[in-house]
Amino acid sequence: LPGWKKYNLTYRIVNYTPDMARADVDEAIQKGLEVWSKVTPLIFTKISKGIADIMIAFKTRVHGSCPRYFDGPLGVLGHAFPPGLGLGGDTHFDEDENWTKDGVGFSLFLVAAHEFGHSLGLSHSSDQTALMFPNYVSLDPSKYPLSQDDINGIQSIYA
Ligand SMILES: CC(C)C[C@H](C(=O)NO)C(=O)N[C@@H](CC(N)=O)C(=O)NCc1cccc(N)c1
Ligand SMILES: [Ca+2]
Ligand SMILES: [Zn+2]
Repeated sequence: LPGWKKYNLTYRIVNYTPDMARADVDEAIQKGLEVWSKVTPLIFTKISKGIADIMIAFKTRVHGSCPRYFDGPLGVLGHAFPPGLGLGGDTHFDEDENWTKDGVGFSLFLVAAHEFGHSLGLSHSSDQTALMFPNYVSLDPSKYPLSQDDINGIQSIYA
């Protein structure tokens, strides 16, 4: 099965981007997870030390023991690993991007919501309206980011 074997998942924001206020990063991450917990039995709990299921960090280029690397400004914005032990579920954002709450740059909330889809077991969708569509399309923040395709996908993993 491509999903987590439990509904109660922990997450930890290991470091913060200097582009945004700390509280805005916390909020963007929490809302990015909420997008998925609203349509599944999943429950996310924030921890501030130790190892969480979903370790979240801002990195550039080659970083630590991560098998993937970033490419400077634009292009790849983030990556996340499918459910599993260790690296599984972990989410990295490219610090060479300009992260924003509602200004110029990439919406951390929107990219986070997309990456967490991967952390929960979803791959990319060919549906142009889907959050899991490969390419970033900036949405009007009031618009709900999940399409029916996203909801069908996540509910097929977490009943
Ligand atoms: C091959 C992957 C490592 C690409 C990488 C991705 O899909 N990460 O999940 C990525 O950052 N793709 C860019 C593609 C691009 N530069 O347009 C992206 O925006 N993905 C994040 C994203 C955010 C919000 C919505 C959507 N649909 C996609
Ligand atoms: Ca990049
Ligand atoms: Zn993706």
